[in-house]
Amino acid sequence: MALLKLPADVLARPERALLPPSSLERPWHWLRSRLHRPVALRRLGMRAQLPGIHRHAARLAALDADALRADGEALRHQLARRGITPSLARHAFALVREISRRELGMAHHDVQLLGGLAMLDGRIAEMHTGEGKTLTATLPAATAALAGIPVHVITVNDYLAARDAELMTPVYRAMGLSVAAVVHEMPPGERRAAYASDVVYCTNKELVFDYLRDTQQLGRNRHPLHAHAARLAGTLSDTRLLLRGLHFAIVDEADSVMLDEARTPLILSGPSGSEAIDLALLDEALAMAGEFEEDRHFVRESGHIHLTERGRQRLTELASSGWAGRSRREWLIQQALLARHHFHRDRHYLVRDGKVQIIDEHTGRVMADRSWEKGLQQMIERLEGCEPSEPNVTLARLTYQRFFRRYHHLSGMTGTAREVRQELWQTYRLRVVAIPPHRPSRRQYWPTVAVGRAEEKWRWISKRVKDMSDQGRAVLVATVSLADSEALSRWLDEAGVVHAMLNARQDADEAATVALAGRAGAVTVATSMAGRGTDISLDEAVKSAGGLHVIVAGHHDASRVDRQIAGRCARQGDPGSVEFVVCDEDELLDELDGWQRRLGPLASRLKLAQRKREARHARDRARLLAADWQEGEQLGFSGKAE
Ligand SMILES: Nc1ncnc2c1ncn2[C@@H]1O[C@H](COP(=O)(O)OP(=O)(O)OP(=O)(O)O)[C@@H](O)[C@H]1O
Repeated sequence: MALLKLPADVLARPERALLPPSSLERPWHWLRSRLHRPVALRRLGMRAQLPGIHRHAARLAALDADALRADGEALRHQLARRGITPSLARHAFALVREISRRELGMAHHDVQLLGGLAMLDGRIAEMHTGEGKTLTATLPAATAALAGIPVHVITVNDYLAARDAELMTPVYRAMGLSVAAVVHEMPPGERRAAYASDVVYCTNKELVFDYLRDTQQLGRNRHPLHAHAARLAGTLSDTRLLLRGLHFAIVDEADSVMLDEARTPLILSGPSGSEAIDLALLDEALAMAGEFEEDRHFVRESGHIHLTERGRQRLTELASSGWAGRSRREWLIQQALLARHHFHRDRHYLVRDGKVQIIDEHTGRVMADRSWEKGLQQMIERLEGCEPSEPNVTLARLTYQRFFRRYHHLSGMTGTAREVRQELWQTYRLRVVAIPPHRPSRRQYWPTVAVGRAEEKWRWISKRVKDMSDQGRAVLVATVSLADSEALSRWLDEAGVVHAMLNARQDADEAATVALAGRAGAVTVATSMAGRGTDISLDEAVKSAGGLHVIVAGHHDASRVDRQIAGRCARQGDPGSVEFVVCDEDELLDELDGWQRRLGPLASRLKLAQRKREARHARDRARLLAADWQEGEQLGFSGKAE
């Protein structure tokens, strides 16, 4: 088995150069992606590695602490000298396993060893929810770090980055490796120090923004020759850069990070310093937008507003003479229509301390210091009666598709990769390996409950929650939006059900809320904040009462997200159950046109709506990727024509 196809001079080159596929290659790649199936473990010969790992493990288990440390040191020298060969990888995996057993009381299961091998081989390990991916990642991460390669373990939110780094620190530290987490509130100095660690846990957003900041620092020195000349002239010092380069990445929740979040590019912005905003203009645009009717004057499509001919006429009638030029007028009304009809308070954003704060649609968390661009932020602030903030200008922009392909070694893990395997291959050249579970799952799927109005849904759920909690089960209710979680909370208050909340507004003490969520009778109402990665450990009493019961109060944009939420229960062989409760007023139904909205049972209409939304999002990503290649490369450390 060939492990780790890294170039020999990996450390000398901060990132990989990207070449867009040629017009001849494109159909070939497309065909290969269609034919791509999850790779069978047998074909990779990975199981054949296990006896070797166990032989090393048996030898290491007999060593005392000093001898184990000496063994680790010797391995480190060999890895640095020879690179990661299959036999050294087996040795390293056994060492990580033995140290984890001693430090954490958890020895990696065989399936975790297989997941680790798949990632070391540059693939996506599909491991069911709750199978222990956090622990699995230590295998390839520590192996690469021992070989001297800087490692990034990338995940979806700061809470998980900090949690995973903290949980796994004893393992790395016992091997003499440094580990750090980069989180949003860290100042640049601390960030730079954290990135200097052997293993860095961070979120995709922090990482890409730091990368963009570095490209800004490099400025015109992006070309290696320019950079070299600037270093000689003393105008560029690498100590100003945050990252050490893009060498070895393990992407946790890979489908979320690499696909779901990849629909919009990341934009680094700074204050524009331009003239003050004309508030009267915003007010007039918002007032006019109030007079426009959807489908008559404008249509909404993939988050964009298009004026109809009738809409244009209406705009000419309404606009007072001298009110902005024609194209600026149309642009203003489009922003105002987006503010009024597309973005909703307590779903897309919340208002806190007189400020409009964006809620990340994927993680359910507030995105501090982020704003919409092109005046939309100010339009929404005006609509909400907040003080308009200073407009920003775009300094740099990068898509995840481009960013991740710059890693010399890219790998990932997730519970939900199968259905997007073709896109993962087509976009990132990553193949999915399906890893079997350690123990068969005991998760029970209860039949979906369909009701008419939203209030019937909340009433039904409150009753069910009370019943379950009275039986000594722990209950998690997952809502689609912040507004929904608060609506349910009011119903539960009325029914006298004590419950904890986890959403963008109530996000303090997340760890404490999660720690209590598995107690007998505990009820937790959460948005997607308690989705991927959240690990609720159960009391023995809850386990014997049937485990955690998850109620999913409406389908999400992708069936993968629904499955991730269901995956909060019945982890590591525990019992657990899940049920979906849907209603005629669920937002997802907006995806359907006239007859589709009415025909067939509600559950199948929602499934169709979900499939349509998944397809629409996949199209958006394909469009972004195609536009990206066309635009040509401007960013990056390498500066090479790409
Ligand atoms: N080898 C092991 N032995 C004992 N316990 C383990 C082992 N591996 C993982 N666990 C435990 O299993 C639980 C689930 O682990 P973890 O949260 O990493 O799962 P996950 O696969 O990342 O789940 P998700 O897909 O939901 O993110 C944790 O409480 C962890 O401590």
